[in-house]
Amino acid sequence: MATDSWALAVDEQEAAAESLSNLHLKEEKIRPDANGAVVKTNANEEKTDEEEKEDRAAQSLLNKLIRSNLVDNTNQVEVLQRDPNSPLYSVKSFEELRLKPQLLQGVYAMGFNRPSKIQENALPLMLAEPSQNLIAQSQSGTGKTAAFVLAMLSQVEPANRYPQCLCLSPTYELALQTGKVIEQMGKFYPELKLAYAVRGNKLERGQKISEQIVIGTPGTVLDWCSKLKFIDPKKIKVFVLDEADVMIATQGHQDQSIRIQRMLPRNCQMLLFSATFEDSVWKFAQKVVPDPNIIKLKREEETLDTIKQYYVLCSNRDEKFQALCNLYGAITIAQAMIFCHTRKTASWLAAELSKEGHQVALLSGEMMVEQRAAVIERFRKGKEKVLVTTNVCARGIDVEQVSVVINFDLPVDKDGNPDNETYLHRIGRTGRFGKRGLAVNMVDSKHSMSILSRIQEHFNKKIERLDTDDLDEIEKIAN
Ligand SMILES: Nc1ncnc2c1ncn2[C@@H]1O[C@H](COP(=O)(O)OP(=O)(O)OP(=O)(O)O)[C@@H](O)[C@H]1O
Repeated sequence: MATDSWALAVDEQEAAAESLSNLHLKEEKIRPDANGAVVKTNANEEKTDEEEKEDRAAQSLLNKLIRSNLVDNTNQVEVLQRDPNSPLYSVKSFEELRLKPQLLQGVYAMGFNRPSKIQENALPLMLAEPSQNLIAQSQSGTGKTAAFVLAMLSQVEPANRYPQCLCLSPTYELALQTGKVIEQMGKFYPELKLAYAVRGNKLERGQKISEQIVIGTPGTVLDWCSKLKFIDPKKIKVFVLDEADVMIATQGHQDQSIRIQRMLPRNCQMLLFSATFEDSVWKFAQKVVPDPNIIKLKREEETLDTIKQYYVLCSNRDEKFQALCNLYGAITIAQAMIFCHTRKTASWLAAELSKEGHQVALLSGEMMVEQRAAVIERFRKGKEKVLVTTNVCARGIDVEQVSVVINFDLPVDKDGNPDNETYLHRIGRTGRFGKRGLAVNMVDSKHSMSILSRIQEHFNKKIERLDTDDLDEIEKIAN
């Protein structure tokens, strides 16, 4: 028991160290020492929180970099109109929107055949005359960015050489991603120009910006609008606040956004987008978007109904590895994701699996977001058959095409309690769209057995024991 709790403490410390060094955005600020330990002073704890928040921006960027399609969602869109008596429009095709031909061409060139679920309602609302304000929430990947980019491009007058659309993003990297979508969708508008209001983009004093669309982070946009006067905020027609949930998690961004919003003309269209809608986001949204229409698309429910769940009892790491090899020896596994608690275990496991002849990809905490995206991309293309990753690193990643998930270590939160949400997200996605998924949990201590029991209780689903030395039994689970 004493050994268990000691092992847990070491693991937790490592995981904490990882969640810190994970973040290249603030890398220089705090780092674990040479032993991977984090020194906990009050000041550092505060920073840890900050870093944790900034991790949301990194996760959001990672999701954008690895995504190539819309995320499926069969839920109904909920629309709350400002004027409940006005008819509610929804469109099933882009033609119905009567877009300018160059823009429709841009949309089709991007390979979009029809509006996504959220776009069906959001687009007619955003393009209506007179202009209407909108607060929209739907999970990442459902087409929000494409929607507001289309709204900005529809309203911009390319002949007018001054900023008319202003879009706020939480980070420089996220601003660049949105900028790319603007460039792609607006590619048949050669006269249309885009400026990035981000730190490091220095302009000469007294200069006025001629680009029609400005995208940037709140601090720099505020400077450009007020102190430096590069932008005349009174000429802005469309104001977009993207990733509001990430925005409010970053210190100072909320106030800066509100100050920018106050400089805009009253009839400027205000649009706010968020992947989540907790109370704090909602309060902020109401402050920056007066008289809003509201559109919400609930997250698709993940269930464990179509997933076969097992656990394997082992007494240490080597036995877990042996059990994994037995599994691989007995059944055909096209592609699997394996989750470990610490970076050290993940690296060790990846090396051992490689020695066994597997093609292994490793997603590790010290990688930059772009490097992680490249690893996931290769795995998606099937270049590697096994992806070994740590819990922290894989948070929020979609594993849709993978039908086998191995929890080499069970997911636990900062306090060592079962992380049910992560368990569901990780495993729930393997059994989507009628596919049958397989999840195997490795259990190697009383502590992890108790975590497993609590996970079972939480979902009210039995996780069967699997004896990986019994080949017949393993073969059975594959059928
Ligand atoms: N109508 C559409 N048809 C096909 N693909 C689309 C459509 N709209 C968007 N996409 C694509 O789907 C993916 C997700 O879209 P988008 O980035 O707009 O979602 P999002 O909700 O803004 O996600 P995030 O919150 O992560 O920014 C992108 O690859 C985008 O090109």
